[in-house]
Amino acid sequence: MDSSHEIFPQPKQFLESESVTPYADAAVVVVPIPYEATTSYRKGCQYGPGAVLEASDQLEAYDEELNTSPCHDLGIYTCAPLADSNEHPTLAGDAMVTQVCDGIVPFVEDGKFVVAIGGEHAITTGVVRAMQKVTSESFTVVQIDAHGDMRDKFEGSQHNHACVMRRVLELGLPTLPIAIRAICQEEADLIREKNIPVFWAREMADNPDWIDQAIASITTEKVFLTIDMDGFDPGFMPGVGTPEPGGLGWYEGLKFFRRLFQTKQVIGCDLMELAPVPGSVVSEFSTAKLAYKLMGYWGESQGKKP
Ligand SMILES: N=C(N)NCCCCNCCCN
Ligand SMILES: [Mn+2]
Ligand SMILES: [Mn+2]
Repeated sequence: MDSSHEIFPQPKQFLESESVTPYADAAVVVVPIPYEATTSYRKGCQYGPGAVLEASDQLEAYDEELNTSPCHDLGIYTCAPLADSNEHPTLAGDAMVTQVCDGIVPFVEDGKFVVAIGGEHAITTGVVRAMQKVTSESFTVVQIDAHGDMRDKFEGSQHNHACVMRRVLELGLPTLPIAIRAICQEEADLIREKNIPVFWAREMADNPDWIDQAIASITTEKVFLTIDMDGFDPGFMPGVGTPEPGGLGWYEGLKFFRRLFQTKQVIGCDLMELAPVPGSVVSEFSTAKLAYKLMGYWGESQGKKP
């Protein structure tokens, strides 16, 4: 895609307080997807992407772990929001999936590293389909989440946020669920039937080798990383739709992500289900920081400035 798709005035850019990069020069594309239609408990993830972009301006450009400033060394472009529930509150799930897929395919075709920011987890079906359209080889969808999200249908929809990983399985892709700690009987039966290699939060807490074991279990070279922010401990990440106690610690999660980028080809990622808590910026700042860390890990994996 040429840069003619850029619109003026330009949409809010990720970390624009530090650097603004034209699409053609950016290695990373941030895709805000403020879609919310099926969240079943706390609402508000449609405000997640905007909150992350606002918080991003407060990030330090320099990453002391990586000795790099991804916004300068990689270049980040933020496109206009896709499937925006704030503009189109009645957009149906299947139409959203198509809009997200069609909107992201050009970025992947242009070789950009896509960082999609939701919005509810149902969005990931569209992001994964975009990756599948462009990537010839199979890839594993690594899922960080408190929930299995493997129901066939929930509250009347197959594009419910509690069904997204069932849709991904139906696309014929292997999955690796990590930090799971809340499922239903239907999901437990499916996990046994399909022998899905779930890393349960409860077992991870007692297993210092879970990171090595999780990465060793991935059979494909390529990986798509989907992060439901409720996969983290709600103690520091309370702004999610369905907070479950337990979950990943911050540095534990970063250790896993850096190792994943170092050992596999991560073809894209998304950060989902942030629902900001009124009066607090902790959750959106953590989400913005995580997005920036993932950009840095991707850059390191590409042999960009160490
Ligand atoms: N964020 C999620 N993926 N949530 C999964 C569905 C929530 C089911 N709560 C229990 C409902 C009991 N009727
Ligand atoms: Mn979840
Ligand atoms: Mn989820």
